[in-house]
Amino acid sequence: MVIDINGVSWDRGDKTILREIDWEVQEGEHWCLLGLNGSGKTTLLNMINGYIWPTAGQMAVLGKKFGEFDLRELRKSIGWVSTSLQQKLHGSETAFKIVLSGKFATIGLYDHADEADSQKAEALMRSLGCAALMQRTYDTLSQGERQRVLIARALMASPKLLILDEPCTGLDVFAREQLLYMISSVAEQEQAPTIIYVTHHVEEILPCFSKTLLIKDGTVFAASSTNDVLKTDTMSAFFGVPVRMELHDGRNWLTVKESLWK
Ligand SMILES: Nc1ncnc2c1ncn2[C@@H]1O[C@H](COP(=O)(O)OP(=O)(O)OP(=O)(O)O)[C@@H](O)[C@H]1O
Repeated sequence: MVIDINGVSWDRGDKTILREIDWEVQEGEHWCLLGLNGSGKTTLLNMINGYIWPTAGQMAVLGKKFGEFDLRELRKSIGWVSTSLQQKLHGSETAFKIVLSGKFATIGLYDHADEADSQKAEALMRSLGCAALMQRTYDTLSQGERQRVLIARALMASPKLLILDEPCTGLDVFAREQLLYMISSVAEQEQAPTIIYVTHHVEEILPCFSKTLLIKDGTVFAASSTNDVLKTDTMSAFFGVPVRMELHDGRNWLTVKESLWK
């Protein structure tokens, strides 16, 4: 099992931020994690990456039970693309070196890369449609280009689990669709890692994310197949407002019912 979370809670002072979370992710599945601001998504990801520990319950990631192994080793098997990673990168590095540094899962370390590493970095950049950006410095890239570079970087270490934390934030609709297309092509590769795609936006859930976890106020609201979860009734209850869900070309689109404004 890739992620096995059993009755996990996380308290901070007198506040319970995550409450009795159960979540199982099996090999070969790709999940979407959907929740509003402050619902507990980042806290859950911090836990999966071993940056915080459950206050109660048990969990194992990639078969490793917390408390019984070296977390730094586990993190090498997890690629995590997030806004906080973007802030840690050196903007004056070339996109190519940033991708290469992903092999070591460290920032700015690429001195020991060999020819095979360079070829892999180039191939990943090509498959993510950003080979033309290799010699550009990171701070000259657009947000959509940066996300592709960061996904290529995460794939350099051949992770077993790839977490994409709101990758479409700040993208216009065309850049978003291009990035989503790239992500679905990564998901369809033979040796693809298990992908966890985190978002606030239902329309970003691609058909390759066949499972969806809804998280609300620190608890699991639903965890099932995407098409079962993204139903009008479930989503209206989840958001606490009447919404309408419609399926077009394998993607689910949400509209807020007009009655809300009357
Ligand atoms: N270290 C902490 N101490 C106290 N409260 C915390 C801590 N970390 C998170 N929280 C609170 O826990 C709740 C969940 O936060 P979290 O960042 O996990 O939400 P999120 O779903 O990732 O939100 P967003 O979509 O806005 O990033 C929030 O109310 C937040 O203020």
